[in-house]
Amino acid sequence: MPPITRLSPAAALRGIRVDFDDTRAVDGVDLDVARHALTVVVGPNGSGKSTLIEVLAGARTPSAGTVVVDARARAFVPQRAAVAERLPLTVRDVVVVGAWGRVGAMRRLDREARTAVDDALRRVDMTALHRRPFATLSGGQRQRALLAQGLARGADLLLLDEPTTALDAASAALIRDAIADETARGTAVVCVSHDDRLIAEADVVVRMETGRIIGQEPGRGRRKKSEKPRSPGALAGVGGGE
Ligand SMILES: Nc1ncnc2c1ncn2[C@@H]1O[C@H](COP(=O)(O)OP(=O)(O)OP(=O)(O)O)[C@@H](O)[C@H]1O
Repeated sequence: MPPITRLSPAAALRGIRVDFDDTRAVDGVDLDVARHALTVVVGPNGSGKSTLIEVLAGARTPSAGTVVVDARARAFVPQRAAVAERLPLTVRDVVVVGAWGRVGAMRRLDREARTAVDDALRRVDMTALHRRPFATLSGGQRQRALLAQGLARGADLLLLDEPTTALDAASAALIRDAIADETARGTAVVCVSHDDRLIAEADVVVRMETGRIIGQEPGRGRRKKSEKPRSPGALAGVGGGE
């Protein structure tokens, strides 16, 4: 596999189609996902955004097309948490699951993984609540805990479906800061979002409508223009697998 370079895309989709019975949710999508960048996917309800990010996450197999992921690790934070209400999991337990990606499932965390859990809790301002049962959290607190799970994974491809939806202004700002820190360290971050503040900070804005990408523009980004990432190169040279 060729080495990962700054300009090779972290993920590349070609001709992606996803059909649900009689609904074509995604209809022939090509997309290169840039490293060191926040890509925000926008579009009306039902335009296929969540389905597309699920394909990028490997959580949904497309009906047609190819997915090439060139990342050491990817983390996906879906819109709704698949955390069983009756399991007696604390906030910390939920975040530890993210760190298992570093040490192996059910394994004791080493010092580095414990630090990753503590850092992730701090970055989403959930340290004080780390012993709370996850099931007792509010919607916004759950969202922050799940983002911490994604951060603890240390992924270089981070996929977030509506990460600021249920959040108050201060919490949403915290999440935007965490995303900016991730892109600064080289992570390719893809968010589905309707949040104007987050969209304004995108490096790339991808517009979807009825399952298709109808536009892809550079966004304003957070950084100075001179620091903006260049668009990813052609597919050539992208290695497969994780
Ligand atoms: N599991 C499923 N079974 C059947 N149809 C589905 C399923 N998931 C999504 N769809 C359909 O696929 C289309 C795209 O849905 P998707 O959730 O990807 O859109 P979206 O752009 O993320 O919408 P929103 O902004 O409302 O979250 C919609 O018509 C939806 O009804």
